[in-house]
Amino acid sequence: MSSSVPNSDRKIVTGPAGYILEDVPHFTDDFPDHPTYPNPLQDNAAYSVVKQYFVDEDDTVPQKIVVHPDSPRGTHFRRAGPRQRVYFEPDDVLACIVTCGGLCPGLNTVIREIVCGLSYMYGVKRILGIDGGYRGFYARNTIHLDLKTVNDIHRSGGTILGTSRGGHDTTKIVDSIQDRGINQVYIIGGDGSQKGAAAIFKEIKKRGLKVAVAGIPKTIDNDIPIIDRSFGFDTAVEEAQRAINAAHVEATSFENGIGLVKLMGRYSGFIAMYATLASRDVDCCLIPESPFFLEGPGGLFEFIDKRLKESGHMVIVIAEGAGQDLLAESMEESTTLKDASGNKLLQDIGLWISQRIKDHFAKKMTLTLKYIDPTYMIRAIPSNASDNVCCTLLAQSAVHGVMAGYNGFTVGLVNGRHTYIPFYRITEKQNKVVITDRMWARLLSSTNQPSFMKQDKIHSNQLVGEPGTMKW
Ligand SMILES: Nc1ncnc2c1ncn2[C@@H]1O[C@H](COP(=O)(O)OP(=O)(O)OP(=O)(O)O)[C@@H](O)[C@H]1O
Ligand SMILES: O=P(O)(O)OC[C@H]1O[C@](O)(CO)[C@@H](O)[C@@H]1O
Ligand SMILES: [Mg+2]
Repeated sequence: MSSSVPNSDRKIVTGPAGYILEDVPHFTDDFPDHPTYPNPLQDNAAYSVVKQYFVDEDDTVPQKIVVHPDSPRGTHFRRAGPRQRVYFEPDDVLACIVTCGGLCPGLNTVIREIVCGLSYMYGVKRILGIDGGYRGFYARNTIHLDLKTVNDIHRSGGTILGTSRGGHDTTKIVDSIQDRGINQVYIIGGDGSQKGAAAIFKEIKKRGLKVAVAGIPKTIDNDIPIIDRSFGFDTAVEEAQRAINAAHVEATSFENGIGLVKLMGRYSGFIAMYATLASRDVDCCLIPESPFFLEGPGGLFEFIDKRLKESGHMVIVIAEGAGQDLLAESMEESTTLKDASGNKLLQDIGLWISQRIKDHFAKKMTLTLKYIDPTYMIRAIPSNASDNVCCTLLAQSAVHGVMAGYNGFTVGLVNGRHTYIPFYRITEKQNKVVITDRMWARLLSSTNQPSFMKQDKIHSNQLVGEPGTMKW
């Protein structure tokens, strides 16, 4: 027996042995008599032969898969995929796609696969692209999208639709959706964009519109919680290897050579951590979640000195958000600059730390430091094979969910299964590397770098967070 806990914003279903389903809204919540139609996939030559092609209504995916014999069953999310009945007739659909926030490898692949999914699987013909992010809803003309226009776009980096930060005016956006008669909205973007999607969904619900809103998470930083990872991350880690290799070549070619590579990661150091683990040439990885200091016993300078004496060269990878506290302390005036979306604008930690290392060792030894900043090169490229698969499955899952009447969800991979996650779970916090997790210990064991921390700090509440969601 399961029971539903009514809550205006949340659909929580509970069951025996501590089973919890954090469900997503559905058209029938507000429109119980909404007509349904047989899923056209039933007649699709590719799918009609597949056994159990449709997802069972009761299929859910557990958030935690490491359990003990007496563990409660815990939180689950609704499994993504096609349902027997759909809530849209193909000819009635007017879908739109928008890309928001920073670039990420794979954006064009997701756009392409939403268009292909809607067209091939559900026979939808009317699809619009929103030009230049959220503000494009009210400030620009729309872009016509069809199978022909998206055919080759996955080969290019960036987004054919353009993107932007800021400009989220909920009223104007929903006015535009209403005026144009759009009834499916696909929003591809990071944590900020998903907050924007939640605001749009709330306004649509308030106005009583029959419009579905689905989010597709875009994050090379891997800063979105709950999900295993999203598209672009794998490509970013792979591309970072080229910069790390160059840093290694430079470092090994000079006496006391140091190659320093700055990678993206404003608040979360996943790219730096995985690029380090992938490379094997990195001697030290610095991320925002792991504080460090420069001078004195146990500090970075002492470690550099030791490593140079041992091997004559060194490669350091630093995430852009690492050491910002040190940089701020050293500046006479504090800066609180933000971008148009309200994200803090960071100072260049790579340049700053390069200078500090050079200054520190200037009188002690001959040292050559080469600073490589490949950050934008890493996110402006097309997605690799693994991310292309990721993009395709996310796009198809989003389309299936919307056609099946689900609404107000972000599609995401949870423990290897595609799920529909309510917006509030996606937007409530950021995913970060938890340095008391096994993965950070694996990194420290791989580089053999010190933790740059004192034991009492490691066990303080500030650092012991929930386990990160990277599950490799
Ligand atoms: N709390 C919010 N409410 C409504 N809209 C928001 C909110 N936060 C951000 N947005 C809007 O979402 C869009 C993208 O946000 P942002 O620039 O933070 O990028 P993002 O989606 O987090 O992607 P990334 O940080 O990975 O580049 C912007 O247009 C911004 O105005
Ligand atoms: O310079 P922009 O476009 O604001 O983007 C920089 C940010 O975008 C990201 O790539 C994604 O959030 C961050 O890693 C980075 O800090
Ligand atoms: Mg963001």
